[in-house]
Amino acid sequence: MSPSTDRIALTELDAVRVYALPMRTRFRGLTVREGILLSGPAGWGEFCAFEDYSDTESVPWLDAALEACAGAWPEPVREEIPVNCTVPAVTPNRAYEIAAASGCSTAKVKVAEAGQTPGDDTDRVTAVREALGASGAVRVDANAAWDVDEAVTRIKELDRAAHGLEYVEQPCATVEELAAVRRRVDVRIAADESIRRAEDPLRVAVAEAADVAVLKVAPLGGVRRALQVAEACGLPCVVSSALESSVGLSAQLALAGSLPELPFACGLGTVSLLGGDTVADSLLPSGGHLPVPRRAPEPDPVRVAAATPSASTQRRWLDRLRRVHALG
Ligand SMILES: O=C(O)CCC(=O)c1ccccc1C(=O)O
Ligand SMILES: [Mg+2]
Repeated sequence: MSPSTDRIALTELDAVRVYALPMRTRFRGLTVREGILLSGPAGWGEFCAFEDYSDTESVPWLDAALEACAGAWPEPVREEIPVNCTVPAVTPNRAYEIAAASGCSTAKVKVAEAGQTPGDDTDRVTAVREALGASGAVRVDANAAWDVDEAVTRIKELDRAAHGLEYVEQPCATVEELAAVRRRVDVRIAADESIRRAEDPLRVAVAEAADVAVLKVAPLGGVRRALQVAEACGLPCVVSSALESSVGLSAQLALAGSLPELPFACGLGTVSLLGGDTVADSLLPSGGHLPVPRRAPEPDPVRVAAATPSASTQRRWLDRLRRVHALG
């Protein structure tokens, strides 16, 4: 299908609500998560491109939100999604607590945070392995922080500390570097930041740069387009959140629910990183799983009111919405 069939006019939207939710732990440099909830004939969508994204880069994020407003998601092939807990660059004690309390048997640990040492990373990973036990799976995410030699050294250290890593997400910035690291370590490589446009996964696969593709619905322009990307690239896929509230997260769960194969836990247990939500019944994992919704949950008016930011923040987002829509 052509993506434009999903693109509805702003005048067809029934409601537009700007929100700002505090982050419980600083993540990706963020202390507050902002976005807009949009309501259309088919339901609610969420537009929450990160602040540092240009209007052009934000177009697929809006397409994903409008897809949810305009039509049905593909039919799921499973009813629930195993998710990982996400462990920010916190102390070993806090990392242990997060992993132990999560109910998840897979943990993703942030490593290579600015201002921290390799020892901080191995200590955090050791604590998370203790919390999960031998049957758990531990993956790490370096967010493109290392060069090739550094990545090889760090991955070997972290693999020992974890008694086996499931995979390492985006150890270096470029596809070429990922491919070079992949040839030198035994741990699987997952590509995240290298996959932001629909053509990227294919490039990663052709370069033999990764064993796993991390997919996010918003930068790929919606559930249906992300599903096509998954099929075209032929790599095992993990769906991972962009720190949406439960409205946007439901689209990610729809993608995870409709992928033909889902061999790894998804990075969708992230609502707990937010100090609030836009719906009453948050998509929080239970027993390490989240349900696959058929449509986005209805925002809760009380919660949305509590999350409504200043008039100037609202204006900034409404201007952004208009600009990005005009580009699409
Ligand atoms: O994958 C997860 O466990 C949570 C999602 C996550 O880490 C993330 C969320 C927003 C922006 C970037 C990232 C990332 O994977 O680096
Ligand atoms: Mg990542």
